[in-house]
Amino acid sequence: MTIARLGVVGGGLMGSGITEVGARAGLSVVTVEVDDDAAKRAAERVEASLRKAEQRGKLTADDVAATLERVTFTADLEALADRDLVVEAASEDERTKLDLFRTLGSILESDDAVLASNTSSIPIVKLGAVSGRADRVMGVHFFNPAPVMRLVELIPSLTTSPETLQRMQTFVSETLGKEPIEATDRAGFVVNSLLVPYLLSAIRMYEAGYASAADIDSGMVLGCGHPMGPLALADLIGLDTVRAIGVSMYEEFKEPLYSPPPVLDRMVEAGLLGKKSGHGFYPYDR
Ligand SMILES: CC(=O)CC(=O)SCCNC(=O)CCNC(=O)[C@H](O)C(C)(C)COP(=O)(O)OP(=O)(O)OC[C@H]1O[C@@H](n2cnc3c(N)ncnc32)[C@H](O)[C@@H]1OP(=O)(O)O
Repeated sequence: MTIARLGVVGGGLMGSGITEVGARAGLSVVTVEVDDDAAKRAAERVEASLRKAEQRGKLTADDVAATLERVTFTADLEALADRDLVVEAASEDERTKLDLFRTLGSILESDDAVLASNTSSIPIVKLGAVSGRADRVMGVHFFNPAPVMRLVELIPSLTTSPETLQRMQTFVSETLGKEPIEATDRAGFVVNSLLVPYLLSAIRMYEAGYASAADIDSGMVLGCGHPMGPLALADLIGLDTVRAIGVSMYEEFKEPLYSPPPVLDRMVEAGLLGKKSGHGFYPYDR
């Protein structure tokens, strides 16, 4: 039961990245967005990323054309009916994801099809429970930018079958050529449990006026060899996403370090979402 037909729900930062990863691995991909405009924007995002890879000499123009041929962007969830695997990468909102899993569980035609979530923090077991196919539901968590980052976290829930986990291990390592690690179904999994308190601490430091954004980031880039500082990384991930993950982790563990600081709330409320909105801790060209 190899996976040849991939579905992706959501064509934002992560959904478009996962679409690109799947299409570049030779899979047929159907990516679903909320409406036609959003589907068009997702298509533009994937094409722009492929063109960038072409400019850098990593793909030929023919590769780009062939990769785009393999992807369909649509606003129709029913287009996912024949998929072997659907990865949900909608916004990090529990109610949205529960609604999607309820619907997707009844749309998928094959009994073997796997339903995965790219969530960072929402309990996988709950998504499985509403889907009506809990044994074939698990977390498959990519990192941003998905085409570059080699890690994928695999999160089986209490109800995921060993066969489903095994299939996803093979899919991630052999089909996508990425490195899987396994984590327990607890908010944050491995990476965000370590990363999010670090990002929120940097935001608290900025909020307290302890140091400038540029100096906080330079501290970690030049002093610790990180590829980017915590505030630039929060901007890359999306401040709404960082906030949502912090909220879920705080709800799960009641650990104050996971609780988003007020400045992050205010920035999200103001629409300052980081790179994707053109402004976060830094301004960006869009
Ligand atoms: C919140 C969650 O749930 C989980 C998460 O995602 S946590 C976030 C995890 N991500 C990180 O920590 C990112 C840390 N940052 C980095 O690794 C690097 O800064 C970066 C890869 C983003 C950019 O690297 P850089 O060296 O500064 O920039 P740049 O030279 O432009 O890019 C490096 C390579 O990545 C590629 N790249 C960068 N951004 C890309 C994108 N969005 N899509 C595709 N490729 C991209 C470039 O094409 C380039 O490839 P080559 O070297 O093969 O030419």
